This record gives sequence, structure tokens and C-alpha cells, in this order.
Amino acid sequence: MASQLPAYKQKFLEAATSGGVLKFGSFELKSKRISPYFFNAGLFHTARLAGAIADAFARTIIQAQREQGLEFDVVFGPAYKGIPLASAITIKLGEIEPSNLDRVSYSFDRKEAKDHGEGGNIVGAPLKGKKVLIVDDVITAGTAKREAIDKIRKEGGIVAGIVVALDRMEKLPAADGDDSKPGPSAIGELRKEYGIPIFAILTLDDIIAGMKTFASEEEIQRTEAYRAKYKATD
Ligand SMILES: O=P(O)(O)OC[C@H]1O[C@H](OP(=O)(O)OP(=O)(O)O)[C@H](O)[C@@H]1O
Ligand SMILES: O=C(O)c1cc(=O)[nH]c(=O)[nH]1
Repeated sequence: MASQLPAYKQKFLEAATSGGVLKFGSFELKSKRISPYFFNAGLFHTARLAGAIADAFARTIIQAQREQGLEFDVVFGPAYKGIPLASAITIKLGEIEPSNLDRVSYSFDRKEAKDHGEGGNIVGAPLKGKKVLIVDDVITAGTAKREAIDKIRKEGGIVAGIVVALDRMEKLPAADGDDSKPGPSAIGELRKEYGIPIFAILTLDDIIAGMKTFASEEEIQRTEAYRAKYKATD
């Protein structure tokens, strides 16, 4: 239930709801699935909402450091929505734990390489030899995270883990295109394949539990039906 979430996650869910970040309707995803809900992290654009998402990420990251030994030098945000996240989270980490975390840098990629000036693909901290933590808004099929991992490795970085605002808890797209069959989760396969830890502030289950207080019965039913259709087996 949403009321059983830790206070900082509950606060984040309330910020997402009050900021209109969580939308209901019909949305085509990067994976081409048609979803009745959409988490638009681009709407965390006011000082208050940008602070709220950065705070929730920073607390999740610090908890993962304390409890699971997560170690990193650079916070990397994949273009585009990961870019403001990486810079805001880095500032927040330095504010919350200056003695330990004001040494952390941020970095992000360009969707298209720049061929003049400093050139290249990466803006911010160089990644060579660094432990790199990927931060992003949402994980659905994991495609964007695989692309980010490839880019970081190509630059000589070591991927330390991934933190997302929302795990949609979806199965990997089926190789034969038949999404009606059960399948493993995008997040679980990434963990196994790359041997990295992955953390999410919220999951679809948290959102559905929270929806009882702010969404219509029809929106809840459509979101539950989508979860039943695409939820991973693990
Ligand atoms: O788990 P996946 O199936 O990869 O999908 C989720 C990703 O797709 C979107 O990014 P997109 O590449 O559309 O870029 P944007 O940040 O420019 O919106 C979204 O911001 C997530 O990062
Ligand atoms: O899978 C996606 O493309 C996606 C889902 C979502 O909820 N939000 C988003 O920005 N992208």
C-alpha cells in the first residue's frame, strides 16, 4: 500500500501526482506498447519538483551505499530526461552528505555526437576508469539502459549500477513479438546480464496502491489490466 511506503517515497509519489507527472489516457511507449498511464519526468521542472525528485534519488542512492555497498564516482544521466536528473542529483548528494559526496561528478551523453569545439559524445566528467552510476526516469523494456551501458563502456567507464524513478515492472519484449506469453523482467535480465545492482524509487505496484486516493475507478481498472498483461514473471 502507498501508506506503507517510506516517508521519502510517499513524498515523492505526492510530488509526482501534484505536478501532473503521472498521466492517464493512451500513450505509445519507446517499446511500442500502448500504455494507459505515463510518467512524464520532464514535468518535474519547477524548483520545488526538481528538488523533490533529486531528493528522492539522493536518499535512494545513499541507502544503497550504506546497505549494499554501492560505490560510484560519476552520476550519468542518459539524454534527454536523464540530463537534468544527473545534475540535480549530484548537487543534492553533495548537499546531503558533503563530507563524503561532494567529490561526486555528473556526466551525460549527446544523442548525436558533436563534430566541432570539444567534440565527442560525452558532456561533464570523463568516464575513463571511473565507476559510473546511471540515473534515469523510467525503466520499461530496458533498451535505453542497454544503450547507456554500451556508451559508458566505450568511454572506458565501469558501470556501478542503475537507479530509476519508476520501475514499470514489465517483461522484456518477446523475441517473436508475441507479448501475450509470460516473460522475465527487463530489470531482472539487466541485473543478470551485466551483474549490476538496479534500484527504483517507485514501482508500478506502489503507483497502483497510491492511485486509490487520486485516480478514477476506470483509470485504476485500465492500469491494473495493463499490469496483468505486461507484468514480468519475476
Ligand atoms: O526501458 P526502455 O524501454 O528503454 O524505455 C524507457 C525509456 O524511454 C524513454 O526515454 P527516451 O529514449 O524516449 O528518451 P527521452 O529521455 O529523450 O524522453 C524514457 O525516458 C526512459 O528512459
Ligand atoms: O517506456 C517509455 O517509453 C516511457 C514510459 C513512461 O511511463 N514514461 C516515459 O517517459 N517513457
